[in-house]
Order: sequence, then C-alpha cells, then structure tokens
Amino acid sequence: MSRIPEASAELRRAESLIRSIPDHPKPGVLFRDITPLLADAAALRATAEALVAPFAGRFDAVAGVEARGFLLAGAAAIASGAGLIPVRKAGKLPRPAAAEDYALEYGTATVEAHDDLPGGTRVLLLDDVLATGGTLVASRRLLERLGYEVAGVSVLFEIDGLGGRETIGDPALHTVFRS
Ligand SMILES: O=P(O)(O)OC[C@H]1O[C@H](OP(=O)(O)OP(=O)(O)O)[C@H](O)[C@@H]1O
Ligand SMILES: Nc1ncnc2[nH]cnc12
Repeated sequence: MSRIPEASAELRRAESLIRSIPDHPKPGVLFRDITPLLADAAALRATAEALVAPFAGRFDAVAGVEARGFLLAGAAAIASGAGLIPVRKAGKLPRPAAAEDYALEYGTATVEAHDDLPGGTRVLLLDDVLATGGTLVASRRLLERLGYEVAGVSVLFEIDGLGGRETIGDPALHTVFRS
C-alpha cells in the first residue's frame, strides 16, 4: 500500500513492480527486490521524485547506502539538483573519515564515508528498504559524526513488523511504500 494518499497512477504501478522472493538470502526472510522497478524508466523517475518531494528545499545533498541505496540516491540527486554522498560498506573507500558498525536482518556490517562536503551541509539519507533500521541508524550516526545535518531519512519500502520505524525514532522519516 502506498503511503502517499494521492499517489499517482505511476507510483502505484511502480509499487506493483517490487518483487517478493521468499527465503532469500536465508530461510524465513521475504526479500523485497526492487530490480524490476529500477528497470522501468517511468517507475524509476516517479520513485526518485517521491523520495525527495517531502524534503524539497531542505537538503543540499543526498546520502545513499551501498549498494541498493546508491541506485536510488543517484536518481534522486539528479531529480532534485543535489550532490551525492556514498555511504559505503567497510574497506571500499580510500580515506574514510568515520565508520559505524551495525546488525542486519541477516548478518552484520560496517558503513564508512568521506567528509568531502563542509560541516553543516544538510543531508537527506536514502535507502531502498527499511527492515530492522540498523543500517539507517548507523548511517545517520556516521553522517552526524562527520558534522553533517541530517535533514531527514527517506526510504522506498518499509517492512512492517521488524521495528525499523521505532528504531529510527525520527519524525522526519518518510517511506514511500510499506507492507
Ligand atoms: O533495516 P535493516 O535491517 O538495516 O536492513 C535494510 C538494509 O538491508 C539491505 O542492504 P544489504 O546490507 O542487504 O546490502 P545491499 O544493498 O548491498 O544488497 C537494504 O538495502 C538496506 O540497506
Ligand atoms: N526483507 C528484505 N528485503 C530486501 N532487503 C532487505 N534488507 C533487509 N531485509 C530485507
């Protein structure tokens, strides 16, 4: 169900392109696969715009979380005229300025980022899926440690029942779709 009451027909069609795969990457996980949505030009544009619309004029850059968050963040940055900060998994950046560890529905990981923009830059944090919230909490902490002002958190698909919204605990959390 879309969280935007007046969701455009395009956005509703985009939602229908998210594929659910049982037991991936391990038994018991219902994996939400956004690749069919990404492959559809109109759906990709509609979702990139829906991710940033509630925050219009309130951010200077978007931050996307590796790997799927990068795909949406690139599109959202172009759609909104913002810069892009890659929040990368450990060991990929040549000179990370900060790192944060976190737990996932199916493992553990570390995120890192550079500090290429000035302190106080307003950053909108983006990702494809909100599950337990561990990735976004760690990413938000990471951006704050780098001196950025996190203007909001925006996610394409919120999975109910895993406590992600409560873990993030941010009134400025926007999710386009949920189930
Ligand atoms: O709310 P959480 O429980 O933290 O889970 C959500 C995160 O899990 C997935 O990333 P994953 O680490 O699987 O990496 P990928 O984007 O490289 O596939 C997804 O893209 C989110 O970043
Ligand atoms: N169920 C799920 N589907 C897609 N991405 C995820 N990240 C964490 N849980 C996920």
